[in-house]
Amino acid sequence: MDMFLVRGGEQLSGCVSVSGAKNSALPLMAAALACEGETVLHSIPNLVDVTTQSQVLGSLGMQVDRDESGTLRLKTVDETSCIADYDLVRRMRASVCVLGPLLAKRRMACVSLPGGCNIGDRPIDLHLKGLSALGAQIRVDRGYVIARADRLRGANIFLGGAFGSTVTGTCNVMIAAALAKGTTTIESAACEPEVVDVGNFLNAAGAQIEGLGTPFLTIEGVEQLNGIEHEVIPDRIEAATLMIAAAITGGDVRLNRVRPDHITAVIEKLREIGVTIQLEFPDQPAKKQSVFVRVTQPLKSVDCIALPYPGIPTDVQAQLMSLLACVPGISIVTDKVFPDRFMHASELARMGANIRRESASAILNGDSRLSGACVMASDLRASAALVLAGLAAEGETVIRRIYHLDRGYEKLEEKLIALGANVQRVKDEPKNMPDSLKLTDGESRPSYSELLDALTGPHWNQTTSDKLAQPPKPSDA
Ligand SMILES: CC(=O)N[C@H]1[C@@H](OP(=O)(O)OP(=O)(O)OC[C@H]2O[C@@H](n3ccc(=O)[nH]c3=O)[C@H](O)[C@@H]2O)O[C@H](CO)[C@@H](O)[C@@H]1O
Ligand SMILES: C=C(OP(=O)(O)O)C(=O)O
Repeated sequence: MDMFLVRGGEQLSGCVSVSGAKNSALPLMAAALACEGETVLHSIPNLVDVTTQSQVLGSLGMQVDRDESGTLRLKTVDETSCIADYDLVRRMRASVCVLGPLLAKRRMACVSLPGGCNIGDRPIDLHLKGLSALGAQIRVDRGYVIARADRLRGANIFLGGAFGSTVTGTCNVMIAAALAKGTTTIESAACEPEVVDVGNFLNAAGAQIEGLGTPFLTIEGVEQLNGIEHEVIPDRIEAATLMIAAAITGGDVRLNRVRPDHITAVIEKLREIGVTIQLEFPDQPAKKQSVFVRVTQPLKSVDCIALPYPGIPTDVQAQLMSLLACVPGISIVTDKVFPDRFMHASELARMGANIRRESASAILNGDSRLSGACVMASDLRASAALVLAGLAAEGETVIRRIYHLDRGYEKLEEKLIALGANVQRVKDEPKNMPDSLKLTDGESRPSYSELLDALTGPHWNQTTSDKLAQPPKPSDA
């Protein structure tokens, strides 16, 4: 397993380009299953999740070829398999997006319940509700969704859940409805740019979808969708992560290939914190747009709430927490999409962040400087948050289990290094790890529960904080 060594303290400066959006690319690849002929997708990021989705599609009879420039060519060569196996589907969330196209095109599907980041409850009841409304018969058996249908029929579907709509669920139902007989309406559809990207792709392939980007979609079913060429939108989560990297290091960074209109809420929040952000060519296509991020004044604490689009994305919540952990004063960060998505809190605490959990919120006191520590990445955005914290911390941070990051960020360390960061990937830890950094389960390091207890429990006292401040003795390393 790879890990990162991050030496904090460098102010980032320079220019990098944002990759294509993971959360568009993956459902777009699934949508190709619903098309006749060849689908060509440009700007597909080189990610572990893209490889996994290619394997899922390969197991369903698609030929998937990728070239060096990030173009993916997808074509169905065998329609006999309808089984998406647990071993692949468990690795990520978007693999469940094959369910809708399989039902619409092949009339049957056997798809494992999906995996993805461990960020709280992630049911797929809304996906199944939508597909059932279109006429599919569905049951869940031994961890698989087993579904059959005659030709799907249009229906009026309400896709709202307790925490808003569903992004991949809207994609699944929208792809299926595009090939259903008659009209489908989806109320409480997700409005995220990635859903719009998938809808635009389907329309270009021959679908008739109206209302994209709003919570109310009307879909006139068509007989056939035909493969087309499509350019994936820039990754708004990567853009936001790099903007926060610039802010947390007091840097001066230019990002190319961004869609600022997809991250308005993040830009506004960073401006409220005191970060200077300038947009260049906001009326041009994404390829020509740039965002400049620089810090020219002391930053201020703020409160922020992660919400469905157009709110602050839950996928940026962890990274914002790293920034606010370094900004003097009290900030409250709330996640209304995944109320338990705070695995990073305990690892940030390991680096000296003062964080307290209160149901769906974290309360941060950013008055103390972060210090490098050995931390563990628990999910994709938590990994990014720890890298950002490491950039700002004093000394060296070791981030283990960086495979989470590789699922969803294309060459993040190369981009950060290009901006002047001191980040090093160590392959196959602990084999190649410098002796000085080798970890043991030594008693002298405070445990996770001790740290959390120390931060949140009623018995905050000097003895515990002294213990936390002490580096492990050489004999314990
Ligand atoms: C591959 C991909 O695009 N992943 C993104 C997608 O995940 P994903 O599509 O899984 O997230 P959803 O939009 O479905 O989930 C949003 C909320 O709805 C709930 N819910 C969802 C489906 C369902 O059937 N029932 C239900 O109750 C979830 O528990 C969650 O509280 O959107 C999330 C929210 O923006 C992002 O964090 C993920 O990065
Ligand atoms: C949660 C994420 O991904 P997934 O839905 O694939 O787990 C993410 O991209 O932040």
